[in-house]
Amino acid sequence: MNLTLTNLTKQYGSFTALQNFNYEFTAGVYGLLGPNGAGKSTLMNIITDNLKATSGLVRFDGEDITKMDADFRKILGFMPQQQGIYPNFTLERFLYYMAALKGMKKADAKPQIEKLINLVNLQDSRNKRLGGFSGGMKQRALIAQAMLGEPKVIILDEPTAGLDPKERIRIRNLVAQIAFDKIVIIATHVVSDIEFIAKEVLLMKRGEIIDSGAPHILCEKIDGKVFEITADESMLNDISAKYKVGNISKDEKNIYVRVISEQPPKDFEYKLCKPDLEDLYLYYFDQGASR
Ligand SMILES: Nc1ncnc2c1ncn2[C@@H]1O[C@H](COP(=O)(O)OP(=O)(O)OP(=O)(O)O)[C@@H](O)[C@H]1O
Repeated sequence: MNLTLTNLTKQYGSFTALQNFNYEFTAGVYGLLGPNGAGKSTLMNIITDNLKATSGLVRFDGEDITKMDADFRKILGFMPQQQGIYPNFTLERFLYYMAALKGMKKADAKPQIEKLINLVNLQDSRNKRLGGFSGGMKQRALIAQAMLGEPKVIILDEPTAGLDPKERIRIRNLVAQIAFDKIVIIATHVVSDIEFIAKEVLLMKRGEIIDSGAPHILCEKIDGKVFEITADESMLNDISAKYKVGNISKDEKNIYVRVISEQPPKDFEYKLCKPDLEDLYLYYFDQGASR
């Protein structure tokens, strides 16, 4: 099973939002990581056939998805960004409604809906209106609808937007559970959403892939460039003027400042650190990622 993007380009007037994008996805979780405006939503909308590319092709197992039309929709699950959710629908009604939109028969939908309500752990809320759901419950309801019809390709656009850390972990674990034997693509600017579950990460900037690969391989590229400086408060301005600054932590005695630098920060007391994806994000995007 593969989903292949070939020379995908999208222009909004004279503005190029996606530039000659090429990639092959096979079963597993992929993280599409980039700052606001990188083109993630544009790409997601083209892959889901909700937006027409200016040029290029998206193929599923060799077939052009725009020609597959309804057949592609059957194998696709999509959780769009900030989707309006029907506030007066109960969860159960919402799922039956979404199943009908996917062309599923009620009898086929029923066992799946039962299974999905359990999977997203909303058994107690099945007859409650979505309007009264918390942010995390809404996101879980949206993941459940994306799973209807047992899709082979699942696209999640910012699945943890607006959630607290506990809810984010819950969503992340859920994604890891559903990913078996499917292509799951998650667009996010939250590194921790994908750090431990993504088979490959695509780093996007201004509509282009600037790097991609398994997280640990990507991180190896900045081996020797991540340091922790032991500092006191008076040094902070100096440190941030000289280096890209990541996490700052503190104990009773010192402040510890994680920095990215081509050269060791010899004018300070420092130790070398093992790079993680958060560091890589900072390295490429000059700004901290959301946690
Ligand atoms: N309909 C449109 N018309 C004109 N420009 C657009 C349109 N949609 C998106 N853009 C521009 O294209 C670029 C990419 O937008 P896109 O929403 O794909 O980025 P993103 O990485 O998903 O960002 P975010 O995380 O903010 O959603 C942005 O500069 C945006 O302003």
